[in-house]
Parts: sequence; structure tokens; C-alpha cells
Amino acid sequence: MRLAAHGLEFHAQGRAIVADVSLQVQPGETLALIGPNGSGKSTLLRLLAGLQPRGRGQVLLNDRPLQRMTRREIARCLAVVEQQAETSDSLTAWQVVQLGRTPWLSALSPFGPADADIIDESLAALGMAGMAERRWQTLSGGERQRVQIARALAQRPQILLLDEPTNHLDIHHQLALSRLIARLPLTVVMAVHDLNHAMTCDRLAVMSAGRLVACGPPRDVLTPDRLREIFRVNATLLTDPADGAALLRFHCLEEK
Ligand SMILES: Nc1ncnc2c1ncn2[C@@H]1O[C@H](COP(=O)(O)OP(=O)(O)OP(=O)(O)O)[C@@H](O)[C@H]1O
Repeated sequence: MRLAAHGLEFHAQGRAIVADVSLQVQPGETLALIGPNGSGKSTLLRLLAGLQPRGRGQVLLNDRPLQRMTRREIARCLAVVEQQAETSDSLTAWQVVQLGRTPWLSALSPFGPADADIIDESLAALGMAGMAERRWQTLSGGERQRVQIARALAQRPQILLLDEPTNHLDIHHQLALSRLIARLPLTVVMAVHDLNHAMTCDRLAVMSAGRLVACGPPRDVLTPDRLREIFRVNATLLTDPADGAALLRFHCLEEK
């Protein structure tokens, strides 16, 4: 599914948190949103999901304005995992993932075995099948993050919006999640801080002080000048002799 945004804006306390952002994400594409702390990535994700009150601008899902869709219609197309996703402490991991099925249920289409299979598959995809019966409050930060991503997958969306999906994960689960996302036939927009992870995405969108300042293939976007200007680092581009993959090693710029 194609995602397009035109002139997205959000102002708070007299300043633009997101200012005039327009972008297009093609079906099946993975776009990484990068930028320093406070540059507006999470707010932009919320605007793309239609979750930011008082947000302005237009979001189109396959040319259909989000504003004219019901929450249920949106939830059938688009799933979001926010940074601090919370849920009721009394739910089990399985029940949290079950919430992902809500947009698909109705009196004529009640919860059934096919929904239960989707929940099991989603938990298994995130390596959480063995913890299905664990209560939310007993899960670690990384386990909660994996359950929330499983909940988003159980929603069977065509677009996935993820806010720093690997920030609580150990290195094995970071790599496993990156591989899973790369293989999913979904349109993905995710905010990430790890620029080496971002390098593996199809395109990068760079936010700075609420504005989209660059968008394109990783190597075109992560130029030495931009890394210095926006991220305040110098970088050396290295090549992994094992597979020829490019990696960046960063050096902090001296503060003046
Ligand atoms: N409702 C609000 N009212 C006032 N300021 C806000 C509001 N929402 C966000 N901000 C501010 O806007 C800026 C952008 O926030 P946002 O969370 O979108 O940034 P981010 O790029 O995701 O940051 P990080 O990398 O630290 O997660 C921050 O300075 C934040 O404090």
C-alpha cells in the first residue's frame, strides 16, 4: 500500500515541532526516519498514523485521505508501535497480541480459530511463543517491545509504522527484527537512531528541527557533510570483508 503525506504540520508552545513535511512511501518500501533527539520523528509518525491531535496536512493511503476513513478502516490498513507502548498490566502477552485482531472482528465475524492462529504466528515471528501466557507486568522492556510488534503484525496491516523498534532489544533480537522487517511484504516507516541499521533500509528521510531536510537512498543521504551538520559526527565508511556490506564508524565532533 502506498503512503503519501502532504504538508504535515504540528505546532506546540508557539513553535513548529513538525513543519511542512511531504513524502511518499511506495508499496513494499522500508523508509527509515532518522534525525537527532527532538527533531520530530515520533511526532511525524503520529501524524502519519492520524494520531496527533491538532495535526495539520493530509495523509493518503493508496490515494484515500486518512481523514475520511474510520479508525477501524485505518487500523485494517495501518499498524503503529509507539516508543512507550503500554497496555493493561493484567493482560497476558497472548491477550495483548489479541488486541491486534480487534479491527477485523464484528458480530458477523467473531473471534475464531483463524484469529488464534494469526496470534500464535505473530508471537512466534518475534520469538515470543514461549512467553504467550506471561503477564504484561512480568515482561522485560525488550520482551514488551517484541509483544507490541507481534500485536502490530497480528493486525495484518499493509503499512507498519514503528518508533525505534529495536531500542530495547539485545543484538540478536535487533538483527532478527531487522531481517523480519526486510522480509515482510509491507510498507514500513520506522524511526531509528542506529545509522548502520538505517543503511540497510531502502531509503532514508532525515529530520532536523521539525523539517524533512533530505530523503533518498542511504549512501546519497548519509554524506560526510550531512553527518557533520545534522548529527555532529564525522564518519568513516568501512567495508565488511565477509559480505562487502558498508558500515559507518562514527567519531564525535569536538564541541566548540
Ligand atoms: N505536545 C507537545 N508539546 C510540546 N512539545 C512537544 C510536544 N510533542 C513533542 N514536543 C517536542 O517536540 C520535539 C520533537 O519531539 P519528538 O518526540 O517528535 O522528537 P524525536 O525526533 O522523536 O526525538 P527522540 O529521538 O528523542 O525520540 C521535542 O523537543 C519535544 O519535546
